[in-house]
Amino acid sequence: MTTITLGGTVDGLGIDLGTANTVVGSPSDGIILNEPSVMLVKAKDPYRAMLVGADARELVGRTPAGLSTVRPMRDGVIVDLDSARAFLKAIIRKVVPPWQLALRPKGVIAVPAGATPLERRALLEVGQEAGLRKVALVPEPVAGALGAGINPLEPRVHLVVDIGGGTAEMTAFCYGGILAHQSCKLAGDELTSALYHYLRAEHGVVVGELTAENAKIHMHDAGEQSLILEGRDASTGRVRLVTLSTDEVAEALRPTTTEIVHALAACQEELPAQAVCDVLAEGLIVMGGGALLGGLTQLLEEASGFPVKVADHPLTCVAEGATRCLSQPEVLSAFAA
Ligand SMILES: Nc1ncnc2c1ncn2[C@@H]1O[C@H](COP(=O)(O)OP(=O)(O)OP(=O)(O)O)[C@@H](O)[C@H]1O
Repeated sequence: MTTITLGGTVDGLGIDLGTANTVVGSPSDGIILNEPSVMLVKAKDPYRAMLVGADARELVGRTPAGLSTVRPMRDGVIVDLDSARAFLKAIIRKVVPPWQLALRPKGVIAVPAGATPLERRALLEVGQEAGLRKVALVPEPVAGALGAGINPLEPRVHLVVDIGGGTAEMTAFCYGGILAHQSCKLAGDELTSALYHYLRAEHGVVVGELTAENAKIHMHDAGEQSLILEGRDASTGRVRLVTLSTDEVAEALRPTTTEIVHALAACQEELPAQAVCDVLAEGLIVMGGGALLGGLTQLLEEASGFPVKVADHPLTCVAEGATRCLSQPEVLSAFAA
């Protein structure tokens, strides 16, 4: 999407600072930024973003000497405070006009439900140092549910599966509290990496990260057909085309999807028996980019026995919910760590 720089007064931002993508919403304009969580820096000046988001991602795998692309988040949490601060500062500058930066908008940042107190504190600090006035955190699955139109304070159980770039989280909550939670550090990025390794091991071809990710995303569009990928022969270094069937893609991804299914099974075991009726009636809500992976919803349905629903906007509902929290402080206080 195109990033929108707000014109009017920016009183608050809802932020999903993800491992793969950063999404920002504003109460008046909805989603105003949705860009990859990547920044381009100089090796000699690693904490000043030269480019952020989609522009920086274009250079992944083709960075000239002296420059590098940095991802400030891993597994949904901050890897390096200085990089995360530089990244978030650049993101805020993209959406808040310069004359308003001094007013410092409030921020609600979504955080993995399984983040440690230290990881939460790091996010709060980074938010304030990057230019937000007052920062509150909300668990990602709760924000996602709110963004998908669910009231997380009602006395019935919702089970959310959020498959992002770095983590897959399964969380059941009810009446403002968490009932069961499991997370798995194998998610979208691991699926991409599994495909990369499969191509190298089985076809002797080395492809770029962006090529592997595109193949993963578009495997279902291909239907019965095969995908043709461009890469480099692992032994000769020459350019090679490789034909990949959708069955092969599914096979390459299976170890990772199996781990996700196991984490869901563990979460189901923690669910009180009464909760099962609620989840059966509403369905399991899947969100995050991984929710769009071809065949995944069927797999989750078969493994869990619950009907599965993909949230309407699986890539942006967490930021939409974080934005709604700006005007629903009762959700923030119910789920405060
Ligand atoms: N159509 C699609 N099919 C399969 N995977 C997809 C599709 N679209 C996006 N993805 C994958 O979804 C992941 C990004 O999802 P998302 O933006 O929800 O993650 P994130 O919030 O940045 O990560 P995290 O929650 O782990 O911090 C990437 O791995 C991307 O390749």
